[in-house]
Amino acid sequence: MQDNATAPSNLVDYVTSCSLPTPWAQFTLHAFVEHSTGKEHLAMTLGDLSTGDAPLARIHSECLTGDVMFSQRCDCGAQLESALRRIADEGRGILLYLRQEGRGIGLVNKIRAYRLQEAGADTVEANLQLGFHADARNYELVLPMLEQFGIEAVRLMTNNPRKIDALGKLGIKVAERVPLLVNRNVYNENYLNTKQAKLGHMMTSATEAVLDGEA
Ligand SMILES: Nc1nc2c(ncn2[C@@H]2O[C@H](COP(=O)(O)OP(=O)(O)OP(=O)(O)O)[C@@H](O)[C@H]2O)c(=O)[nH]1
Ligand SMILES: [Zn+2]
Repeated sequence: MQDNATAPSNLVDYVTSCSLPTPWAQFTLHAFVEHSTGKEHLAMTLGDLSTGDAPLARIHSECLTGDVMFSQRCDCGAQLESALRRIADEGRGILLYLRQEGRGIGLVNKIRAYRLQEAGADTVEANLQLGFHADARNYELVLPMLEQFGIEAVRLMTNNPRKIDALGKLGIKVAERVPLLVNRNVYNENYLNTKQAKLGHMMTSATEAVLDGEA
């Protein structure tokens, strides 16, 4: 059943929405269902997004251990909270919550990867040992999800150059990269260093303009 008007997409259906009060602002929560997998993806929105300057945006990959269980092995939970706070501070923005647990390999495989990391592998080596790519995520859903709200350009909160590149290839303009450096601690220091060395994450705190076509 579809409760709201939507632009047709061959990837995802927009289903419905509700109000979502949080400690920082009263967001609207929107539910999407992906055709090929049946996965339920979410958007949290605040303010008028279809007109005006590029809104602040976060494209967050599901991390049950970090987002829900307070895991300090990664920075995900702190990034989620920080992104929502920043959107609330501006009174306008969007967070997409994509069900790409474990960089796309799923929760059980992420726990397998963590176990390999306890035996000495880094986050990339562990994925490879399990027979997966270092990062198995795909961002194609982002286009129809942003189109739902009339968004063509964003100020993206991320440290991940692949995300900026992926959005550019989808035709979404990343007008600015806003760094999201939070919760570096003794448990995630190696993880963050590996992301910087092997996955190219940018660990600088300055906001940057993104040039067309440049990740
Ligand atoms: N396979 C695997 N996935 C992990 C591991 N640690 C965190 N994740 C997942 O990684 C995803 C978050 O990716 P990150 O690389 O932290 O961040 P990002 O989304 O690439 O980049 P930012 O926008 O800067 O946060 C979530 O889906 C987590 O579940 C790990 O050791 N192995
Ligand atoms: Zn995490």
